[in-house]
Amino acid sequence: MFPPRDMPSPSSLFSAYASMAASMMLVRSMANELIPHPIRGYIVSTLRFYFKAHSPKLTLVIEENNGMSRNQVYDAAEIYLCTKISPNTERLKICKSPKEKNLTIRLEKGEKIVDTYEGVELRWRYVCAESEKNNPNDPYPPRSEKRYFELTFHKVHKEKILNSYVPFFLEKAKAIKDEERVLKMYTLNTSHCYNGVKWESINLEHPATFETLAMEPDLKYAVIEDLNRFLRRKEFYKRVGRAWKRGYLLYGPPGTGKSSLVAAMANHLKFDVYDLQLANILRDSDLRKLLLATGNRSILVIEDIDCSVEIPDRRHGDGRKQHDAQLAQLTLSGLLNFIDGLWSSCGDERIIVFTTNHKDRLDPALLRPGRMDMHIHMSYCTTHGFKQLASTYLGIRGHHQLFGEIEGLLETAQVTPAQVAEELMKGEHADIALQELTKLLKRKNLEADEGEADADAAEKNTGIRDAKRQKLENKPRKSLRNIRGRGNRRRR
Ligand SMILES: Nc1ncnc2c1ncn2[C@@H]1O[C@H](COP(=O)(O)OP(=O)(O)OP(=O)(O)O)[C@@H](O)[C@H]1O
Ligand SMILES: [Mg+2]
Repeated sequence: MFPPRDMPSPSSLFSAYASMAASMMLVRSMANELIPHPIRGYIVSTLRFYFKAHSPKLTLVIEENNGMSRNQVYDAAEIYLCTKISPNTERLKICKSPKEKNLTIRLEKGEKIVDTYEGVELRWRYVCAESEKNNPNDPYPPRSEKRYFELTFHKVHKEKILNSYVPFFLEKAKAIKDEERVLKMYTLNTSHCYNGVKWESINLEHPATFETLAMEPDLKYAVIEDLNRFLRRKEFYKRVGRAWKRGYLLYGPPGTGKSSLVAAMANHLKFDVYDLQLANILRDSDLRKLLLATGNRSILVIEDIDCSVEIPDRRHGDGRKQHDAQLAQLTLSGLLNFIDGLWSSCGDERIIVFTTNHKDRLDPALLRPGRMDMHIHMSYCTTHGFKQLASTYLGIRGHHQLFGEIEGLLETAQVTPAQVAEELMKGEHADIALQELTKLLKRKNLEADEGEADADAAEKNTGIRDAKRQKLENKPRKSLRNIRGRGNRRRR
C-alpha cells in the first residue's frame, strides 16, 4: 500500500523537520552572537507579554517593609482586615502585652478575606514566604520571612481602588489605632547623671474627660472646638507656613482643675503627655535634647511656670540678667526659642500647655499675643461647675432640695472644684454629701467675712491694700507632679 498522493511521506516530513530545527538553531546561535544579553531578555519578556493569556484581574502586592522603613499601607491593611474577619476565616493570631488593654487580633498566614467597596469585590490574601535574601552558602541562615498582602480585583477598578479604597482603609486603620492607643505619660528621670535627664513613661490612666470637668460650659466648648479645629487644620498650617502646634496657658488657683484639663485634653485628642519639670533641667542643651526626644501627637506640659525654675526675668536690667543667667543656664528665652524654633522645623500635632497659679507673675514674653494661642481661666467653683460635680459624683442629673441653698452660698464662697468634689465624696448618701458641702460653704463665707474684717484692719493699720486678696489666694507651694491619675487631694 502506498500513502495517498497528497500526503507527504514520513521521510520527507523528517527531513523538513530536521532542516527547520537546523535553521532554528542557526538563528538562535546567530541571535546569541549578535544581540547583547540584556536586549535579548527584553525581547523575550516582551514576546511573552504579548503571547500570554491576559487575566482580567490586577493584584497589588503590599509588602511589610519599604526598604529600611515600614510600609504604612501594610500596617493599615493589617489593622483594617481584622474588622473584616468572616465566619469562613479559619486561623487567627492573638497577642497582648502587659501594658495593652485589649487583645490584638491578626490574620494567620495563608488566610483570605473578601471585602466589598462601593460594589467592587476585593480579595485579600496574607502571605508569608521565606525571604529570598538568605545566603545559600550559609549553613545556618537566619530565618527571615517576607510578609505581604495581596489585594486582587478587576482591572477596570484600578483607579477607584488606588485613589479611593486605599485612602479609605488607611483612614479607617488610623481611627482604629487611635481608639486602641494606650496613652503615655512621660516624666523626667534624673538618675541618668552622666547622660543628663531622660524621659520615662507610664500608661496615662487619668480618668478626667471634658464630660466630667467642672467648667463654664461656654469656655469648655470653646476649648473643645479649638482642639478639634487644630486637628482638622493640618493643611491650613502647612499653607500658611506655620508649625502645626498650639499653645494653651491655664491659670487659676490650686485645685481648679488645670491638671485635670490637661488630662481631659490628652484623653480627647488621644495624645501622650510629657510633663516637663523645669526644675530638674539645668542646661539649655538638656532641654533641647528632651524636646527633640518628644513624639508627635503629644502635649508638653510645663506646670507652675511662675515658680518651677529660677528663670531670669527679662524685665530686670542687664546686670541682673547676666547674674541670673550665671546662676541658671536655663533661660526663659532659651525655652521660648526652643518651642518656637524647634517645633517649627520638626514635629507635627504638638500642643504645649503652661499652667500657673499666678498669671500676674509671669514674664510678659510668655503672655504676648501669638505666644500662647489661648489663655484659659480655671475659676473657683460656679453653680454650673457644682451641678457638673453633683452629676459626676452623686449621679444627680436634675434638681435636689439643697441645690437652691448651695447655689446661693456659692455666689459668695470661694471654693475650688477640688474642695467641692472632696465634700461630695464624704457621704454615701447624696443628702449627707450635700449637707457636708453646705457646711463647708457656710464656713468659707464666714472666713471670708472675718478675712474682710482683718483686711480692713490691716488696711487701716499698715496701708496694705491687697491684704484681703492675698489672704484668699496665697497658699504654700507644693509638688508639681499632679497630673497622674489619683484621687482628690485634701485642700487647705
Ligand atoms: N474643674 C474641675 N472639674 C472636676 N474635678 C476637678 C476640677 N478641679 C479639680 N478637680 C478635682 O480635684 C483634683 C485636683 O485638681 P487638679 O490637680 O486638676 O487642680 P490644679 O488646678 O491642677 O491644681 P494645682 O494648681 O494645685 O496644680 C482633681 O483630681 C479632680 O478630681
Ligand atoms: Mg496642677
